[in-house]
Formats: sequence, C-alpha cells, structure tokens
Amino acid sequence: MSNLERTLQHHLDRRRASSTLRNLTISAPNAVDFSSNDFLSLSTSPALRAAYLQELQRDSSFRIGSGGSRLLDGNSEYAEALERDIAAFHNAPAGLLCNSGFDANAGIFACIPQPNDVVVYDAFIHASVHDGMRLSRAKRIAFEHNSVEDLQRVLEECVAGDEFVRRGRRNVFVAVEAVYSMDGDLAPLKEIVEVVERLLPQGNSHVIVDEAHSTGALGAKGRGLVCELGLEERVFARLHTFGKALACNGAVVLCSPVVRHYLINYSRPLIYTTFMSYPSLAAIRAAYSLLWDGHTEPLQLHLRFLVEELFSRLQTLRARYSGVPDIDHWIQVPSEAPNSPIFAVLTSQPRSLAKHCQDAGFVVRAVVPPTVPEGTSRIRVCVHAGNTSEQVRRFVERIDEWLGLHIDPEGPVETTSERARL
Ligand SMILES: Cc1ncc(COP(=O)(O)O)c(C=O)c1O
Repeated sequence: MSNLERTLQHHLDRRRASSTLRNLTISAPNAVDFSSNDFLSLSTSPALRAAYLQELQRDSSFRIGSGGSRLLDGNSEYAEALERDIAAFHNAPAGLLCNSGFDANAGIFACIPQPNDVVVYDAFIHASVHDGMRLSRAKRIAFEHNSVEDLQRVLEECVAGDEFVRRGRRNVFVAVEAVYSMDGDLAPLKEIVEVVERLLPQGNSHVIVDEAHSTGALGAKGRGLVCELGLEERVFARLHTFGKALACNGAVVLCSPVVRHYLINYSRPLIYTTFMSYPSLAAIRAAYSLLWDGHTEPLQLHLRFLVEELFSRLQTLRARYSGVPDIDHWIQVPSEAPNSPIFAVLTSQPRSLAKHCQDAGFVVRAVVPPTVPEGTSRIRVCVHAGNTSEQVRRFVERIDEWLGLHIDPEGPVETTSERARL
C-alpha cells in the first residue's frame, strides 16, 4: 500500500469506527421497495417502457451519442424542442436541460450570485447547492429549516445591515426545496415568497425552488409545488429533476430566457461536459408523455392513498406502545400524514430496525448523522405507486415485531444493558 493509500485507508477506518462508513449495496431483486425515489414506480412501468421504445423508433436514423458538450456538437433540435415542451408543461417561459440536478444546482449557485450578493438558504438544502454556493463569492446565510420566522429574521438583518440590499442594489437569493428528502415535509412556499417580497420590495430578491422530490408526485399531473400554488411568476428559477419520480436521469432549470442564456455562457457543469445522449432524452420525453396524457394521475392518487394508509397504521402501532416510558427512544412516527411519499420513522436503533425489515424482504434504509441532525436517526421510508396495501400492512407488522423483540407494551421496560447489546 502506498503512503497515499494508507492515508485514505485511515480515513475509511475512522468512518468504520464511527459507524458512518458508506458502502455500495444491491437490493434483492424481489424485495419490496420502501426506499427508492421511484415514487410513481415508473422504473418498472410497462407503459413507460412502451413509450420509450416508441420514442426510439420514431426516427430510426438517430445518433445515439450526443457528440459533445451542448455548446459544441451535443445540441439538437430534439433537445431544444424537449426543453421547450417541458417548460410549457410547467408553465415557465424557458427551460434548460442539464445532465443532472446536481450539475444544475452546482452551476446555478456558482455563477448567478455575484460577489457580495447574498444567498439565504434553508438549513436542510441539498449538497449540490452548497457546492455551488462555495464556488460563488456571495455571502451565505442559513435559516432554520422551514421556519418563515427565522427567514424573516435573517432577511431583516440583511436589510438593516446592508444599505445596498436595502436600496435594491445588491441581490438576495433564497434557496429552498419544495419537498425535503429526509422528512418529506413541504416548504411553506407561499409564506416564504410573501415574506421575501415584503421585506425586499425593490426587485432584488430571487427565490429558487428545487422541485427534485415533487416532480411528477405533487400538483396537477405532477407539475410540482410552484404550479400547485400558482407561484410561477413569483419565483426566479425552478429545478425539476428526472431521476426520481420520472425514472430517468437529468434535470431542467425553468427560468427566463435571459437566465437560460446566461447559464449557457457561465455554468461550468453545463459547458465542460458531454451532453445527454439521445436515448436519455428520449426516455425523458417518454416519461413526460405519461404526465402530459394523464397516465400518472391514478398513480398519484394511489400513492396518496398508501401514504394515508401507512400513516394510520403507524399511528395505531405507536398508540399501542404509548404506555412504555421511553418509547420515543424506540420509535417516533410523523404526527401528521406527510404531503409527500416520504416518511421519517425515528429511532435510536435505525440499523437494527432497518436490518429487521430488510431480512423480511423490505428495502428500507437507516439514515444517521451527519446526513440528518443528531438525535434524529431514522429509517427513511418511501411509499411508491407500485406498493400495495398488503405490503404496507406487512411492513408495519414487521416494525411491530421488532418493537416486540425489545419492549413489551404491557410489561416492564428492558434494562439499559440489554439495550446496549442491540
Ligand atoms: C433536493 C435535490 N436536489 C438535487 C438533487 C440532484 O439531482 P440528480 O440526482 O438529478 O443529480 C437531488 C438528488 O439527489 C435532490 O434530492
């Protein structure tokens, strides 16, 4: 082993010692998916497969690879028409396709905020926004997750402390997500837009909404939260990613034509990379065709039904153990049904619970700090349109079984030394 590899191994060993080592895993083929972001189960949809194959056959002389960066040989009529149609679907003036949501965020936040501008961001914002912001020379300020009051406090401080901001001469960007990936909670977007417009009335405030987890899953035909709330003209830019509910890869930035043109000129993750290949674009068009023609609407409805079902079963389960003194140590479930398909089932023993569920054929994952804040270790549960009520019932029974292994709803709580053996 070289000295460098020894150093790298040392870092890996430190992670192993703190139980934060990451490894690639492969789910069993017949496992029940309560984990992936394939919310509409389009990954395995015969309708999407058929639409995709049809799209590929539309022009038998298609060029498979894009041929280069979009700025050089990678662009095509096909790509331009696709992004125009997607923008129209989401009621936006223009769209710009990007190879991934990560690239899109990293590009936007690195090149649009200018030196001394301010980026105010939700404390739970995605890593790609952080990477982008770090490359910009803007000032960065977090506000408490989903707290309109704290956003207001931060903005008031910006206005009070910076004459340029106050006079509308310095831009303030506000970065939020429509649905947050770990708790499945929605941003109070209307209130956020209102407070931003009220405190910064000079036209120098710009809200950017990441709709990664709402694309396809929220709003009429899956148009997302901004459309659902009618805020299209009050946000600066939106990001829709195709890798989750749409079962593809890539993303689109919805924005004005000027912003689109600026990104084409300045966004490095867009400029210095090979653009998506034709099969990738065809898959995106096929997925959008299912949204356009209403195919996914019953899937959205079924998903909603399953969310309510899982919620009510988890509530009943939790109520059975309500007499156990330290029950919150073992399990905490959402107090309201999430408005998204994502559930956080909190437990101080997430690996043990995840393994117990996995052993019964359920794909579910433990999420621990630093991915989530200390004290909020959990299993992250995602419901899918392809799940059934029966699977939800069995899954909750499995959690119940795990609880029963460690605590008795009627009897005394186990000792700390017993718990330590878990
Ligand atoms: C909120 C959010 N934004 C952006 C991304 C990145 O999107 P992509 O997977 O297309 O790179 C993700 C996905 O991991 C995400 O959860």
